[in-house]
Amino acid sequence: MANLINGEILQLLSEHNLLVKTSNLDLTASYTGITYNSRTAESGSLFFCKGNFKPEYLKDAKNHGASAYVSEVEYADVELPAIIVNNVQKTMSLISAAFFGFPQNKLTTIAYTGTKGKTTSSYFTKNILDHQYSVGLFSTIDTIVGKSADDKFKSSLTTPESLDLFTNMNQVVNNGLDHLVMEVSSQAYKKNRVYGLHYDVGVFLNISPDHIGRNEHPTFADYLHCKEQLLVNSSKVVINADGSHLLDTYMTAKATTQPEDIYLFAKKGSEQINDFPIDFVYETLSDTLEQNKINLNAVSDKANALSIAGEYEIGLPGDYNESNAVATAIASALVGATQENIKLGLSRIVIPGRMEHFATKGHGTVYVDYAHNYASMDSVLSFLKSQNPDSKVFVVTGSAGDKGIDRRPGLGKAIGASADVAILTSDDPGYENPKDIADTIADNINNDAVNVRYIEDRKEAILTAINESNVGDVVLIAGKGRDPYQKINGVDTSYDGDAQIVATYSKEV
Ligand SMILES: CC(=O)N[C@H]1[C@@H](OP(=O)(O)OP(=O)(O)OC[C@H]2O[C@@H](n3ccc(=O)[nH]c3=O)[C@H](O)[C@@H]2O)O[C@H](CO)[C@@H](O)[C@@H]1O[C@H](C)C(=O)N[C@@H](C)C(=O)N[C@H](CCC(=O)O)C(=O)O
Ligand SMILES: Nc1ncnc2c1ncn2[C@@H]1O[C@H](COP(=O)(O)OP(=O)(O)OP(=O)(O)O)[C@@H](O)[C@H]1O
Repeated sequence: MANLINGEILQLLSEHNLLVKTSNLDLTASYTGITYNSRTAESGSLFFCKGNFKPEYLKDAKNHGASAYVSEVEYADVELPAIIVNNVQKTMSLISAAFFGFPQNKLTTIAYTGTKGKTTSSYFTKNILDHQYSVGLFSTIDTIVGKSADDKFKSSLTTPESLDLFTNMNQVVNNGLDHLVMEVSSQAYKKNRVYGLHYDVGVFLNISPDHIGRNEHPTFADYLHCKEQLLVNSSKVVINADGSHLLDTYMTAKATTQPEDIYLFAKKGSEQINDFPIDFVYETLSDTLEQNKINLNAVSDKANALSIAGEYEIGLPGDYNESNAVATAIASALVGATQENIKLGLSRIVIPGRMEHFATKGHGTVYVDYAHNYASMDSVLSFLKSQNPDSKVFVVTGSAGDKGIDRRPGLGKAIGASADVAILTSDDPGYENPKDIADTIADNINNDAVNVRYIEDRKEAILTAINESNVGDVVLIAGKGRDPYQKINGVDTSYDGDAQIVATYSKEV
């Protein structure tokens, strides 16, 4: 069982300039558990006071048997030994890693950040590495900590709270896995969920405005800063040179990583090829709904040394998936994947709710996808329209309530540019009226040729779009993938899931 002594904790916190003072602390005392939830505190555990905290939680933790607490403020009326720190989130991350014996050091870790493509790239990577290694996965969709069915569960956050993250990582190690692929959200850095965590390979996929607003990032600069933390916390770095803010991200990477360990890739014809030390250049060989194929060229010595130049089939349609696939190929090669396994892993893949396609007999082909902001909706719709210039592109979408308000105009803009029919509907409306959200999207579809309607019930909206489509049309159901719930008025209300609804209905029609 894990065990951690106060003396070790204080030394660790002092090294990181986090310790303010202690109160009634026995340096030789140790803990048999750690928790940030009073309801799960047990005898002999160390309790963290964090977030929207109320003092009664500490009393509750004590009643449940907690033997000390860590906090940014002292609660004098609760008689418990205390470790007072200047940042409880950073402290919790460090102590969690230490409590489990720094499990990251027993794993080869690959981390992805980016506004779009984290989940896709993580699944690609696991699919490749599974041919050679035993691989864990921390993704927005699933968390996989071992090989048995019980070791796979739905994730509640893209990157979990540090204590949960290191708990899961410890499971990965205990279950005998040797590699871990994970998504790192900007919130993870903002909230210090991954403070002190260093990755073997860190991949920066792209950045565009998103997650800016109440409860997330105050500004784009803050969002970029948070995402860039991955670059200075990775031994080797892969950067998509076609993403915006390349100078910024490259210089950030160079601050801590020597250029020899930074791998840049770009698409053939990219303007960045003349200005940056590009290592890989890829070109599209085939870019249809039926076949997505690229050629990857190594254009530097260190790129050549990875021996991955060649042609690759990508099992997911969409030109934007090419950059995800190239990033994945390089990252996988950096941790030892063979070219043969990279080819296999990229070509044979289904990712839950990411461009899952369903044929119908008498109507259009249906795609269920997770696009829910301008960058992703524009990428997917413009790709689908380019493939179907003479037939109709239907889209069914909404936008989440209580957050990401700036996403709504962007969705309208993308729909106006590439869709023929838009059925606006509910997507996790939260405490907002989904009709108001839909109205904002509709107001930004500046194209009278688009047939726009509102059907509040999401399942009805999906079935209507499919029924109205003809053979040859495409129907994009965007934004929820396989999410089995709708967030309504603070409650996760049960919902069949877009892919599940389409899978059943497409067989009937
Ligand atoms: C803003 C933020 O980071 N919030 C997260 C944070 O909330 P919090 O610390 O304020 O927790 P809280 O639920 O208000 O409760 C306060 C504390 O009291 C404790 N408590 C509470 C009740 C009780 O009886 N006893 C008790 O001890 C709780 O365990 C908690 O430690 O810690 C919680 C887990 O402890 C998270 O669930 C929660 O994520 C919120 C719900 C969330 O949705 N965050 C989103 C924005 C997010 O992080 N998204 C990113 C993806 C977006 C991106 O790409 O950037 C992600 O990584 O998923
Ligand atoms: N590289 C990319 N550029 C633009 N759009 C993309 C890219 N990759 C994927 N997408 C689109 O974005 C959607 C979400 O992709 P994915 O889940 O891989 O990204 P993510 O970074 O994990 O997103 P989120 O933070 O929203 O969970 C996909 O369903 C697709 O529509």
